[in-house]
Amino acid sequence: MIRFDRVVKRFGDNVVLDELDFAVRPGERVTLIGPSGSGKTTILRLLMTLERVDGGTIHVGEDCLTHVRRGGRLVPADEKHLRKVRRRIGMVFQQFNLFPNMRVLRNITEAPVHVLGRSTEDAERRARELLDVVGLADKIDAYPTQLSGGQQQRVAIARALAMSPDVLLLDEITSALDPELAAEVLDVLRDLARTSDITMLCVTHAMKFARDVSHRVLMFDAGKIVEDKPPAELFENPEQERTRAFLRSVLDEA
Ligand SMILES: Nc1ncnc2c1ncn2[C@@H]1O[C@H](COP(=O)(O)OP(=O)(O)OP(=O)(O)O)[C@@H](O)[C@H]1O
Repeated sequence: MIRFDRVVKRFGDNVVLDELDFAVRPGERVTLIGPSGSGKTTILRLLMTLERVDGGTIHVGEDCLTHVRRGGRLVPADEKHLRKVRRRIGMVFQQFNLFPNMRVLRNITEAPVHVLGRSTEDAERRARELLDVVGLADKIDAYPTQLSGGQQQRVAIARALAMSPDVLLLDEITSALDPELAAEVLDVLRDLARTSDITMLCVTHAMKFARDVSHRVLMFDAGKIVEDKPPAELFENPEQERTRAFLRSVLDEA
């Protein structure tokens, strides 16, 4: 579903990803962990085409994010191609990024109607279903400022799912929330993981959540994967000293 082949990303002299290879299969849920600055968010931003690679290739399904085949030749991917790829990917950010001037319902239906061309009626029906899924059916007419952070984040999840993405990217989505509100959000995602086969790529410091929902956890350090294992193995029996040190630091924080 997702494939990074020898991906290089630099910011000036700072080589953030250094010939990175990894793949995520359809329906797989993968969590990225590692110290601050190790390149986790950059990976998600590259997938959303918010950043461009400096080397290597990225595929989402059959689509390449760097090149497109035109008349038998490979040419650099243009904005139209990238828009098409982006539609298959939903992303939820640490800051919820809801449209403040729109009610909850419209926050969720806006992109399906205007980007996918769905009828308002269909989009609203789906939005109601998704608000049920995230436990916010009664907030359909609220404005974002009338909701708690946890509720706003659940609306953001519903909004991402309304585009029927193949892949959901989650970037530290509970870091800005108090533990109680974070738990509400993570419970919604646990349910989603149980009931759907959506591919998920998740950056989080919530280790219990990572353990509950992930098929695999990738430990990053300085733009490289240092360990790639099912969560029970990685958390209980880390092989690398860098993983052990990172896990200790996260537990100290908690
Ligand atoms: N737009 C940018 N311009 C310059 N440097 C950047 C930019 N975005 C990221 N970086 C640098 O790239 C490196 C990796 O950043 P990234 O945000 O991917 O790390 P991370 O592992 O997600 O960290 P954190 O856990 O703190 O979010 C850092 O050194 C960061 O300073």
